[in-house]
Amino acid sequence: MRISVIGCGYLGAVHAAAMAQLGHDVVGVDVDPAKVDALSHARAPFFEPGLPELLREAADTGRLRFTTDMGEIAGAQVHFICVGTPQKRGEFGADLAYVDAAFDGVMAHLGPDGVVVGKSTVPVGTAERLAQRLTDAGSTATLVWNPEFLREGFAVQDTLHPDRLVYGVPAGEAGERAKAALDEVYATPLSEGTPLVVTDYATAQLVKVAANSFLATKISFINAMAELCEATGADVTSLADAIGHDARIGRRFLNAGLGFGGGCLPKDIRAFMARAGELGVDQALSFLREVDSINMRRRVRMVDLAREVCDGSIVGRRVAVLGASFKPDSDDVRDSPALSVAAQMQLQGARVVVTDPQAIDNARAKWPDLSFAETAEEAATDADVVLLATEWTEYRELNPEKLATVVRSRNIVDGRNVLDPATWRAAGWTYRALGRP
Ligand SMILES: NC(=O)c1ccc[n+]([C@@H]2O[C@H](COP(=O)([O-])OP(=O)(O)OC[C@H]3O[C@@H](n4cnc5c(N)ncnc54)[C@H](O)[C@@H]3O)[C@@H](O)[C@H]2O)c1
Ligand SMILES: O=c1ccn([C@@H]2O[C@H](COP(=O)(O)OP(=O)(O)O[C@H]3O[C@H](CO)[C@@H](O)[C@H](O)[C@H]3O)[C@@H](O)[C@H]2O)c(=O)[nH]1
Repeated sequence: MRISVIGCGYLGAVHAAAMAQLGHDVVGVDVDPAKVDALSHARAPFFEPGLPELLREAADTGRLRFTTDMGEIAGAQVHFICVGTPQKRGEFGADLAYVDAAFDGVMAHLGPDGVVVGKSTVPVGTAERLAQRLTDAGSTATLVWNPEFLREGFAVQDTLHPDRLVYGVPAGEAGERAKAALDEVYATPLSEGTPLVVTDYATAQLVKVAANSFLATKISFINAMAELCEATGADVTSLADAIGHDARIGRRFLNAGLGFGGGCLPKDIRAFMARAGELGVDQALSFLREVDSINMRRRVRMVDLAREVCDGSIVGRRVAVLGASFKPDSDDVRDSPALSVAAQMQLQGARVVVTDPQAIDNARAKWPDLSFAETAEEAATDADVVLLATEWTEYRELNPEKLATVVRSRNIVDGRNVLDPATWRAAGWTYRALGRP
């Protein structure tokens, strides 16, 4: 099938390459010429495990190309909209300008049997508004809402083998036609037994933000328990293990620490609250305000712990921050808790050096006033305190004896609860963590 993918960022680039891998003929469109140039040479414009290999394989088949020219989508039957929906500046709501621009572009080149597929995360009501625009223009093309659930770091696997597929379709014959087109697109995962939920527009859009709200709530729940653990001397990792044995609760997404960041969970829960307000049901989501506050408090607590181990003041202290990306196996620094802590400490007078295996360039572009080092050892040289902020494998496996030879003082704050306190203390370190004694 001939497919276009509009917006080739963390979602769209992987989606385009995966669709070519599934046998489709794909054109990816982006307004960023540098991204298109990299992708056209089968180079991933960001770090995502497995993407370089997928791009090369797809390029070899001749079924995948990228362009900045929207005109090249003409002739494709199915058009995926994968552009960003960031938080509006100074507001909680989502900025839909990119979705509207992409939709305008698609409408200009849409055939009568075309299917427009929304994958971006949008406030409920957006699909209905876009579908109405098709109707108003006299178009016989159909809109489907097909939210995406991939995780960065696992994006290739999640796209090729999703946990589930959700189609929000209009009622009647148009909906059946659109469903048939998407069934053809996803024939391989469907044949492998991927669960499929076919529903209406509103439900499909809500499924996405409901899932992210649940995940954010689960993380903030365990981080609230971490606050209780800190007040009582209990250990949040043992607590999570114990409650996680209950299959109704489950251990996944109960890792306490510095909390959630990234280009999805924080902005999605805020946009959801904003939309609920517009719909007059803001009370229904008032708990998400607390989820957000618990999450942001963890960042402040991390700075406080660093201050405590530095005898009450971080002014002039050298601080090594291990990790800049919002999670391991990604170079994405959008709303990164690690960088937020680094920047807060720098503003409070510390001399901060940040390191990361993949995200230094992105971090420097966003926070040019921070200092950066290539390795953990380099960042930790002469440090008064080391902060583990993003749990990359190489930081989990740091040797406390070796690191002790470069620091000024053996102080470590484990912001992700991934180090063994006994090992670090045995090597002479003062070990502090979020929610663990
Ligand atoms: N990143 C994820 O893990 C993920 C997962 C699921 C859903 N989502 C959702 O997918 C959407 C995209 O997220 P992302 O992380 O890929 O964002 P991103 O910023 O990485 O990518 C968006 C891309 O769209 C391009 N773009 C903007 N306007 C355009 C236009 N008019 N025409 C063509 N290209 C245009 C940008 O240049 C950019 O490359 C968001 O709604 C997000 O919430 C993201
Ligand atoms: O137990 C946990 C799990 C995660 N996190 C943090 O939560 C954030 C988000 O992690 P994760 O959900 O793995 O990353 P994303 O790639 O942002 O994926 C989320 O956001 C995407 C965009 O909407 C969705 O598609 C995914 O299903 C959803 O998991 C990161 O900062 C993690 O460090 C924790 O603090 N504790």
